[in-house]
Amino acid sequence: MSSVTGTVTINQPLNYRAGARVQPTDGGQAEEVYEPATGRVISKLLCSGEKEVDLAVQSAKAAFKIWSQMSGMERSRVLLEAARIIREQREEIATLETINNGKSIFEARVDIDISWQCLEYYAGLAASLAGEHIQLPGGSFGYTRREPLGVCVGIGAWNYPFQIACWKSAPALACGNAMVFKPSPFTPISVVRLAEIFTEAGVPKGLFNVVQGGVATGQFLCHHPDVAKISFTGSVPTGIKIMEMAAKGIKPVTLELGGKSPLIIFSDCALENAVNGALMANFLTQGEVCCNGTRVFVERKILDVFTKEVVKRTQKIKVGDPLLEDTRMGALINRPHLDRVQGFIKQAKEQGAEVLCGGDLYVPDDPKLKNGYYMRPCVLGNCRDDMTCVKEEIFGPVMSILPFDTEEEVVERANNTKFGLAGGVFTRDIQKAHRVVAALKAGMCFINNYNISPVELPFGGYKASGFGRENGRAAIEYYSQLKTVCVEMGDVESVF
Ligand SMILES: NC(=O)c1ccc[n+]([C@@H]2O[C@H](COP(=O)([O-])OP(=O)(O)OC[C@H]3O[C@@H](n4cnc5c(N)ncnc54)[C@H](O)[C@@H]3O)[C@@H](O)[C@H]2O)c1
Ligand SMILES: C[N+](C)(C)CCCC=O
Repeated sequence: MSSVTGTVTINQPLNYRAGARVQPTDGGQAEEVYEPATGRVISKLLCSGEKEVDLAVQSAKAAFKIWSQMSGMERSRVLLEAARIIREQREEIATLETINNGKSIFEARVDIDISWQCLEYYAGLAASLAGEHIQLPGGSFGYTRREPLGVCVGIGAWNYPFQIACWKSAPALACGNAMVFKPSPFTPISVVRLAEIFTEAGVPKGLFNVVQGGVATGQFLCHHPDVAKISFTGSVPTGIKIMEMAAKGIKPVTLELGGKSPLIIFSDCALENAVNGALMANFLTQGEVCCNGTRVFVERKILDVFTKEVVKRTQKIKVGDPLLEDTRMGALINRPHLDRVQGFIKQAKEQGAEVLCGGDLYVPDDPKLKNGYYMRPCVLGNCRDDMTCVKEEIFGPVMSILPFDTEEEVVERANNTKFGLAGGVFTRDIQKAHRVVAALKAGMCFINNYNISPVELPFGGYKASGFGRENGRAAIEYYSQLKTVCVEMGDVESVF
């Protein structure tokens, strides 16, 4: 697929049920879907009502009966085939993602690679999922069976639409579950391709369904009595609501929420790596990344040299048409979000921060991009821990630099946040590196790198950043349940 920004329109139905694209039976309110690079409407989304949500859940229930009875090896083969198709269609899917999300095609390709790798990884685990055998007195014994949960709901955010759907569906399906997925209404397009790919790969029709919409559709899903589990990726306020709804039905939840993560740069770091790490920690996907290390603590001894280099490199980031090969930062998701990010920068200045570079709106020369949602990546100096830009998740390309003097001080300041998603440290002192990450109250820590995504590693937060884990073996725990079977080999010794 060789597409040009400003040319693609999607008219196909965006719901997927029982193995086919469908219009929702009770599709009420229509919402416009945008191409962030141009501000153009590329599709219309019909929000699924209660009836459509129920049909999707019933479709998943029917497929679950077949899928859950298949062996791990059989499920593995299907997931491997899905991974193969994604690899084959990498360019087409990445292009759709770029058009709907605004991120550069360079990054979207990486997202798609991580997505098929995730399917391959769980295909590899599917056949080895097992319980254990436990010997009891007198020849009796017990064993555990690792069983699927049933129909799982996935609710996604807009920053990594395809990848989030794979991070949820791959372990869910590997464990024998079915899924109904609701993407963000801002990015409804690519997940439907994933549903088609699963069908093409050979899952039973209805195993992976897509419903579309916002708050109301999400609520219908969470309240549905036949839903066994909810896996949510999104903001903290919505996560709280999801947990409340899940509590009413005693449904387990995985919550992958926001963050305001610390990145700690010690003076004994390899400076060039640390600068690269800080850029990776702040400017992927226009800064719209949950685990970004947006509080960059720099040891005072190297504050000037580090800041100078980070600013120089940030100014060189090529912003513009996300489908061009050399673009490294595309457009933010929509106008209200761009305005919100701009608001944070204005407030930061009012509170005493200094804009060292960027932060202003960017209007590309290409006339077709003039209504896109672009800004220049921003580095803020003169920051203090009590500033709003340092405390709140901005979810845009804004890095705050904060000097520190001692290890003890920086660890305390790094942990002084309600969030706990990620953290990073750059130093050549390996003992200090391990000591510091051990002290960080965060679920995903990096030493001498940042924001890389090996699917073998569990990912998830501490504190208000949520709980449960995606990726790695750990995710299996969140998509399966243990049944214990106790087997008597002798006679029943009744106490009566
Ligand atoms: N920890 C992670 O893995 C991770 C990954 C990506 C994004 N995020 C976080 O997501 C946030 C940005 O995404 P967003 O703006 O889409 O978040 P959001 O909370 O506004 O929406 C997330 C999803 O929840 C749905 N939703 C909203 N209200 C709902 C309700 N009451 N009931 C059910 N569903 C509801 C939305 O339609 C969307 O699909 C940021 O805070 C970011 O840090 C976290
Ligand atoms: C792939 N990354 C960069 C680690 C992002 C994970 C999802 C968070 O928003």
